[in-house]
Amino acid sequence: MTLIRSVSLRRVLDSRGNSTVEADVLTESGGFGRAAAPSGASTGEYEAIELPTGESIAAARQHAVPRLVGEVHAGNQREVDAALRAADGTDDFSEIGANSAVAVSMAAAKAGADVLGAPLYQHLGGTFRGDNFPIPLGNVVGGGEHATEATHIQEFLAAPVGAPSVSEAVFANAAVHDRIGALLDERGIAAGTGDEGAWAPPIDDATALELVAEATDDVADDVGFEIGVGLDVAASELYDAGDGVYRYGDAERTPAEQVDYIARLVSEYDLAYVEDPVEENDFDGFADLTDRVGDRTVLCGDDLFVTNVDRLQRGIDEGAGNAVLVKPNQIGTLSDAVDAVELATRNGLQAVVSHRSGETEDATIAHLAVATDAPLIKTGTVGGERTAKLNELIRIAEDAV
Ligand SMILES: C=C(OP(=O)(O)O)C(=O)O
Ligand SMILES: [Mg+2]
Repeated sequence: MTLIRSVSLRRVLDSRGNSTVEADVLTESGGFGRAAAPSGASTGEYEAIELPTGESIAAARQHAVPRLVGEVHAGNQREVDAALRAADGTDDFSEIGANSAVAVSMAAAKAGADVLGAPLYQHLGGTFRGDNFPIPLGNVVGGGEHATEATHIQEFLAAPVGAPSVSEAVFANAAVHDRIGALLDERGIAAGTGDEGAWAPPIDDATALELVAEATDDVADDVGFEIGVGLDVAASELYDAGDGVYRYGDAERTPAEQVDYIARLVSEYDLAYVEDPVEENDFDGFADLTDRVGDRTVLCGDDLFVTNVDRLQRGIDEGAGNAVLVKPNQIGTLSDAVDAVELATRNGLQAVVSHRSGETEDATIAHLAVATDAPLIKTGTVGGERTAKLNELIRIAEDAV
């Protein structure tokens, strides 16, 4: 019996030291699930709304909890998420906050899995899931909104596309991170780390690309499989809408020059993956780039699509991108996130399940990626809140969850 008996909400810390929402869901038969909301820094304009933690918890206690307790089955995810939407009553979760919504949605899924005695990925994806694993894209150098005085491009990613197993991919990314630390040291460049644990050195984007290419080549030679390079440009953060140009410090690029620049980088560095190469309103520029290099690389919309099926459908119709980033808190519920993956997959786009820059120990996204058979996952490389997901992937692969 998965009828929800209680829902508790509390403030806990996230990896940036900010508060976030944690939810506990208990069912009539004693099933239990706990989950916490992540939080973005380079958030998209069209994301669901994250409210201040206390405000979100108070609103969820008032509006959502009465619609869940004794009313809804934790094992029926569509029912849980429909109740959250009905309790909120807006399109963007601005009444109860996407932070409380996603925490309850994920906690209910875990409670449903607990009652079944099944791993979360099987409850969400079915019994035949668990044979394929996503390739983890590892953020190894970064800047943008995730670190000050570092690169303009937000994330430089190791992409272990040739790894024979998820475990070998995870360790390869950690080795690339370590190798970059050594290369920075050899060059006398002092570097701290950004919000996701990537190195945040005071170097320009071209130098960062050379460094990451060298480190991925070195580690690929050691491990004996291919490791590519990817980028999250997070171009909305570089775009000055007033002047209509992208600003990289003192340098400027027009929207057309931005597309040329990214196309050049794809060719020069044989990039395996590029996320948000243009700003979040530029479907045309995204489509132009997809025409030019979409047959050679993964072009993924994060701020462009915000895990929203309407925006994703527009991208599909206009040929903008060939992949979608899937962040459950961007849209507010697991059902909405799964809808985005399924729409993408039906139309030949790849799904990339993703963490946020502000994270917790919650490992739901590891299960979501396996449950939906997503080919890629972006969840950092080092740091406890990042390794929580990576280690969970290793456990899932070993059938040890
Ligand atoms: C993970 C990302 O950063 P944030 O969570 O700050 O949006 C991203 O842009 O892909
Ligand atoms: Mg992004």
